[in-house]
Amino acid sequence: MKNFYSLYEHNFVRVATCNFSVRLADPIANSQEIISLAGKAHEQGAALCVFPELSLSGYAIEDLRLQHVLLDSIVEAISSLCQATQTLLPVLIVGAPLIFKGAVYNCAIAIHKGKILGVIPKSYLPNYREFYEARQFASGQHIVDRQITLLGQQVPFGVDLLFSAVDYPDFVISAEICEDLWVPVPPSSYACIGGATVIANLSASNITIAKADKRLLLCQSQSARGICAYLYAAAGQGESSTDVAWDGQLSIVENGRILAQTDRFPEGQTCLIADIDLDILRQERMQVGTFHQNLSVPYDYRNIHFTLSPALVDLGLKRPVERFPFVPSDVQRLEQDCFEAYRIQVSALKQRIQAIGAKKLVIGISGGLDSTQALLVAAQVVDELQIGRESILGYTMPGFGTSFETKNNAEALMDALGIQWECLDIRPAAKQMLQDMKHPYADGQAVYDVTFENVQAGLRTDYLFRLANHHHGIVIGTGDLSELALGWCTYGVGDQMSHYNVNAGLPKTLIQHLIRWVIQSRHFSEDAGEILQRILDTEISPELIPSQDNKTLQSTEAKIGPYALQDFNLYYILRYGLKPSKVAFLAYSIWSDVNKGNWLSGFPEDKKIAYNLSEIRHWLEVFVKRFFVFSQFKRSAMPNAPKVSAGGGLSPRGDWRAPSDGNATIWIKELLENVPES
Ligand SMILES: Nc1ncnc2c1ncn2[C@@H]1O[C@H](COP(=O)(O)OP(=O)(O)OC[C@H]2O[C@@H]([n+]3cccc(C(=O)O)c3)[C@H](O)[C@@H]2O)[C@@H](O)[C@H]1O
Ligand SMILES: Nc1ncnc2c1ncn2[C@@H]1O[C@H](COP(=O)(O)OP(=O)(O)OP(=O)(O)O)[C@@H](O)[C@H]1O
Ligand SMILES: NC(=O)CC[C@H](N)C(=O)O
Repeated sequence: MKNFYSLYEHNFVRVATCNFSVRLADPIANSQEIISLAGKAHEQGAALCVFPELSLSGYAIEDLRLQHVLLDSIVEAISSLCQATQTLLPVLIVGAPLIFKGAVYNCAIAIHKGKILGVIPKSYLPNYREFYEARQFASGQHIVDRQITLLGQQVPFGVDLLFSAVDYPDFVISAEICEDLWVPVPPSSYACIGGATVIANLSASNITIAKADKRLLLCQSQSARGICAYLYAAAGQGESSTDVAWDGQLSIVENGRILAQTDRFPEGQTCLIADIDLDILRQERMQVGTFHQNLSVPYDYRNIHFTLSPALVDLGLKRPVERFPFVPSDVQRLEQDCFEAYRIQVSALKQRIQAIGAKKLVIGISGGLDSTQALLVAAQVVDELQIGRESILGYTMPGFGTSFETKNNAEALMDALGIQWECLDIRPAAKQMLQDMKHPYADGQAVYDVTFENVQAGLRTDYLFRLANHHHGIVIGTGDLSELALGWCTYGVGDQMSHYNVNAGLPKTLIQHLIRWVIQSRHFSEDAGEILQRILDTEISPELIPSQDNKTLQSTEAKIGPYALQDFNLYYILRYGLKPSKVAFLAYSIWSDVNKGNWLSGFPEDKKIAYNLSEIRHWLEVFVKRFFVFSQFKRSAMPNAPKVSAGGGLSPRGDWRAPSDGNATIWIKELLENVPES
């Protein structure tokens, strides 16, 4: 990799959709505007620049579309476009009427570095309500495998064209024109099946009330179905006001997600830019096998090749990247996500309790985040089942590292929720076990190794399972998705095991937020809210090692990395199979500066921190080792649990199957070779 900081090294492509104040029936003037905008897109490093329907002539010129002088002027304008763009990076896609075999077609013309790559005609000509296109144009719907004569050359012509970058094999462009998107099966559906990843829509769509929302809906839906990027450029200022008005809507959408959109009714030139992630599109198509089962196209596509060869410089990254991919910063989205996550946990546990007729829910309550979340879910479940809070049996089980604060928080929370609880000191049993094992701790030595830790975690689990037998209940598991990803739990006789785990689908960053959400939405009493806030403010620790001077010795995040970064790494590696270097680039783009992007609303100011590239690289290496090598055997035997996030699950029966004796050699090599140390 020549330059880690260049988006083009990470299989992103920068694309642009543009519009300008069109001059009706004045192709030369319009070509000058297009050249000017193409220059701007070039300066920003864009690889593709899409203009509106009939952008060279203007759309709303009615019968002028058939005037000889206009059609000649179009050819002249295309010639000047070719000449002026010879040294520019972007592929340009412009709209113009062109003659083929005596008929006039409404066309998208693709030009790159002075050369016409091909011409795609519009398939579906609107001829209803305010539209009369069939009066002037012929439909290109059945035109395949043809050449059109343009500037004295034979140029590929038809709806069967894909423009493919030889140096970016996933960058495959096709185009359709306005109404083409409004039919049940748009031409772009076939183009995507044929291999296109980026679809340009050249549009002239007059505005009426609420129509902009429908256009966006169509773009999102088409990009989600086609698993592609969809670039929409609508004509605006300058179009004829004879009977209608125009709003110049521009949007860039990727697999259903809006990457960028402009304010509508713009003045003068507008250039909307976003960076498309070609890896995400490829991964999604690889994962969703049904995409390939849908392989029936009415014709073979012709691949027209071009070489992009972008400068590999630092252009930044123009796409929304969430700091917390599992916890969206959009307030409404987050509210909905929290509601759904909580309801998924509650409904899954409720079903299990009802199905087996369990009388009691047994939970170890530590005063940490995970057992708190599990307890909140359990409380909601017993309320809905109307079996009384006393059917939850909470056990706080102090060990050698338990702090006064966490124990106190655990007890206060159980009191506030009105469950039945007991304190069960595991230290005598742990001492006995360590003594039986001839562990040095039994001789008074300060040896706090993994055995010392796991004896405690194991005894807690042992007690919980036997208590469940004793009280006809089940043990509710608390381990979260992040811990499963990292193998941060004690296997078997330990917190890895339970009868049913409500948290296994929730990453730590989402659990933290869910508890905030439970406080804000006042699901439980005010008292409970205050205790929940104290729990949120406590440093995350397994508390398995004794503390000195009442200071926490064992910080989880100091050992396995900040959960903010590890959840970020998990999301992109699990959900999208991205290379570690790309995950580092994405993390760098948002985490390297506290002022970048949006924070979650209400996120505590003192917790807003940045990570430099060497920290990002270090924790990603830890992640990769733990995820690919160390932790799979723990996941291979994990208990039942509901999937919660579309960002992925780790159940070996569901989302993630992997060998329990794997290695991470190639991931580590990829990371270390391609991510600079600082
Ligand atoms: N691939 C594989 N297939 C089969 N067995 C494998 C294996 N890899 C290791 N092993 C064996 O597994 C054992 C190691 O695994 P394990 O016994 O789980 O122990 P281990 O993962 O080494 O230690 C547990 C860690 O989790 C932390 N913890 C525990 C409890 C709660 C929390 C929390 O904060 O939530 C954190 C604790 O601080 C400690 O660092 C060894 O005996 C090893 O030989
Ligand atoms: N002192 C304790 N009393 C009762 N149960 C405990 C205690 N410590 C740990 N456990 C049980 O073991 C589980 C794992 O311990 P751990 O400390 O990792 O989890 P946590 O404190 O709930 O959450 P977090 O890992 O987010 O701090 C807990 O969720 C809890 O069920
Ligand atoms: N130019 C067109 O094809 C316009 C038709 C389309 N249904 C629209 O109103 O946006």
